[in-house]
Amino acid sequence: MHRVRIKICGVTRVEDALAAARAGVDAIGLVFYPDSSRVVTMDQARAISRALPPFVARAALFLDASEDEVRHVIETLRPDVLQFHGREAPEFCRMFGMPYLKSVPMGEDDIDLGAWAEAYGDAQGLLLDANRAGEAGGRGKTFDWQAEAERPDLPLVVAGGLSVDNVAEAIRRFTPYAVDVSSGVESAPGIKDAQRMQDFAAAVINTIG
Ligand SMILES: O=C(O)c1ccccc1N[C@@H]1O[C@H](COP(=O)(O)O)[C@@H](O)[C@H]1O
Repeated sequence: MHRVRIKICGVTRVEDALAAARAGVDAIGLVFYPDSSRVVTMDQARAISRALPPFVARAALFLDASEDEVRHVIETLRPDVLQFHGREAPEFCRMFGMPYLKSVPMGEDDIDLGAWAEAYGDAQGLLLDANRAGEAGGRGKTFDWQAEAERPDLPLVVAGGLSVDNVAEAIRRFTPYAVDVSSGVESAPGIKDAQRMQDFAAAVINTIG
């Protein structure tokens, strides 16, 4: 059994990135979706990036951004991984030649994870989120964890409405590669709470999947 990796998404402040690193997380996410309350400017993203200690990965999150927007972030920030949350086609996701995660809209009926894994076979993993296709996430909403889901042949990242109260159950249900949380460790949108991040990380570390 591997250690379940932890990603904290929607970091907007240097102090929150440092608190996340102290909590022992593996990655943070920077949101480049303009309509998000957690969107970061390039200056914010650069400051957060520079402040992070080694070995904390940075994911750049997009929702149906243009090719130019994605390229601009890649060239300016050099993120470690791209995270696509919209209706991006496989060809779009792979055109940047970078590791990427593809979010799966688990809020839709009858999602076939096997088909998603086949379509996005070169993704580093599939991120299960509670949204419907094209809808923004980050709203603390869970999807139906009881629905029958085929186990795909790709690492799974579970997201959507996770918190210290339910992350252990999510790990037991999905045995994911990683968990991703945003609003469940916030005191306000885009403002992370150091204690909540610590508690969340402790809950993950103390859970056997
Ligand atoms: O956080 C956002 O504003 C956001 C915008 C557009 C797409 C995804 C977004 N957030 C991601 O949604 C999931 C779940 O978040 P939560 O824990 O339920 O708040 C997570 O991957 C966020 O990074």
